[in-house]
Amino acid sequence: MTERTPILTVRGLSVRFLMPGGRRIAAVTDAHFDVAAGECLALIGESGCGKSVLASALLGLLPANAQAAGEARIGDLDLLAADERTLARAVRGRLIGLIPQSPAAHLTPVRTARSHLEETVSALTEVRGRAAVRSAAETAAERAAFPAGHLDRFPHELSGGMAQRAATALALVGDAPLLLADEPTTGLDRDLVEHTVDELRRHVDAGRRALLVITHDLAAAERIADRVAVMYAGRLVEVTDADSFFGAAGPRHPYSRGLLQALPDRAFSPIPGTPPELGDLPAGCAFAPRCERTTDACTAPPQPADGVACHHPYVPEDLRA
Ligand SMILES: Nc1ncnc2c1ncn2[C@@H]1O[C@H](COP(=O)(O)OP(=O)(O)OP(=O)(O)O)[C@@H](O)[C@H]1O
Ligand code: NI
Repeated sequence: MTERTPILTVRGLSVRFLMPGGRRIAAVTDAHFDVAAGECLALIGESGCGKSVLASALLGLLPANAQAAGEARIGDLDLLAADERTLARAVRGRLIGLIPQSPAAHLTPVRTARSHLEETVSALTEVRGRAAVRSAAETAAERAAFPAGHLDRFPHELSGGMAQRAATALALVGDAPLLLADEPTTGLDRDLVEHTVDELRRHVDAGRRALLVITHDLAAAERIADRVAVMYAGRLVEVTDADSFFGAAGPRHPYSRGLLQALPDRAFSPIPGTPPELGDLPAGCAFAPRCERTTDACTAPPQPADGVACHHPYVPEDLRA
């Protein structure tokens, strides 16, 4: 693997929600990962495992009852330590371009795509003057393959795919080094999923930008990602190359293998059981109660080694058997 400069470096990131009555919800625990320029990392895992909370922590968008610890750096800036002013002026849109889930819901219903783009150009760039802003907005639309003929349409006049492109265009305006897409393919039909991920992929292929895609669509992850990070009950249990994850070698963590085996075009057999409550996690491995490899060792927390946090990871010899 080539060593590339990381754009985003996350070390020991944890998020706790403090609930009435003193209950604590461990939504994210001790996350470590990097995303490099020119690279796409897909963060995958079942609903409720902490993916979106992790994204909110990076953007400084956690609710008031959340506490974040650890580090998340872009260049010299620690996103977790930054104050709201810095986050608003320097981070959102400028260091991190967010492509939100259900983009149509994030567009103001009474304003056209052009008006959204022009406002974002004025807010995030030095471009000034009506004609210049108009032209920069048109360029931004073009970069996201949003057709010029649709610029004067209102959000309700855009299809799901077009709203997605409008959101991507908006996320690209600030020329942020990191694009963050939370479930960019939810609710799209398969053709559109492929189209959308290919378009997102295009924005990292030039090599300057990094892309962090959050998804529970493994087929989309396979199509877009260079590396995969698997989250279970708030922890990253495996971070690995997409080729080995989806290829013949396969994942090494039993949970990751279970996720793949649950796919309709693989074994189509779901992992038995359900994920634990994040407010009541076991002291040891959180996956142990659902795992076919569990032994007494699993009552202690697994330490990540070689990108996998498991007492009994699959090794290449097992995988050939
Ligand atoms: N505001 C909140 N207050 C308390 N707990 C919360 C709050 N927001 C999220 N959580 C907890 O954090 C957990 C992780 O939520 P998150 O939205 O990150 O899941 P996710 O992996 O993005 O799921 P999905 O795939 O469904 O989007 C949830 O299970 C919930 O218990
Ligand atoms: Ni989510």
